[in-house]
Amino acid sequence: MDNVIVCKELTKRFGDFTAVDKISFDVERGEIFGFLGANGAGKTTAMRMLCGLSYPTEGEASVAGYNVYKEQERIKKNIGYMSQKFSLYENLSVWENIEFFGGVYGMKRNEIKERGEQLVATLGLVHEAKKMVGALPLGWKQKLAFSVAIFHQPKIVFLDEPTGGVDPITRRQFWDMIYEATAAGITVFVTTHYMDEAEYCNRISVMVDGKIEALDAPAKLKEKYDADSMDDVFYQLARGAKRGDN
Ligand SMILES: Nc1ncnc2c1ncn2[C@@H]1O[C@H](COP(=O)(O)OP(=O)(O)OP(=O)(O)O)[C@@H](O)[C@H]1O
Repeated sequence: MDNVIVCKELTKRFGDFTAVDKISFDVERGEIFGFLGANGAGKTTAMRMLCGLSYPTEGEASVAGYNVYKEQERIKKNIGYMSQKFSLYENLSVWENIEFFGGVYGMKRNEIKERGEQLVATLGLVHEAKKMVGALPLGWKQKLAFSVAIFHQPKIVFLDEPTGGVDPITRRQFWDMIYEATAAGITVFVTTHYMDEAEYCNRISVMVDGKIEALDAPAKLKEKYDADSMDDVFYQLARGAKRGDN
């Protein structure tokens, strides 16, 4: 099997508080892996370790074949990352953002120009290319941020609540872009609080108080928890959580 993420008993402690507690899972190439959990469950902390942004306290993990302790820089080059909180520079234009992130990811100038032009055409943003990103509607910012995160054709893209605050139709369009990326072989690791989105994932893990309490395909989880919806599965798992605001 071709696993792009391998994670064994990965743990992160802050002092004597265990934010992520021995989580283990594998993610296959081309898979859409949903990483669910209530507020404070430990999702962002786990994702930061996998993206090479913070060192684990214990356990093992490799991402795109690189070790999270020893090869953080290689991991960063081989992944894309999009977070609701930080993705694009609002006071740079659409085109300047494309140039900036292409440069950060080490793409060549002519490649940025050629593929950037294709990108703005595909997104229907040709006339907006010189506009400040801050002036675009949120849904367009998210689509552009995702496109920029996979512009350098990474093996895997990490999406941290990528569709927060937009309507279901715009979310659905965003997910069409995710499907296109996976068809091109990119693996998607996504956190979300929207249960309709959880249904779009191939497999889902549900974190409760730092631990992975369930991991399977949405249909299998619904069967196991005798639930009609992922909402119900999530509620059954997360209602006992001590952290967060449940
Ligand atoms: N640098 C830190 N120092 C101390 N505690 C931290 C630190 N970072 C996170 N935590 C704690 O670790 C726990 C997990 O936080 P984390 O942000 O990973 O949760 P999350 O599942 O991503 O939540 P959300 O959905 O709200 O983003 C929380 O209790 C948080 O307060």
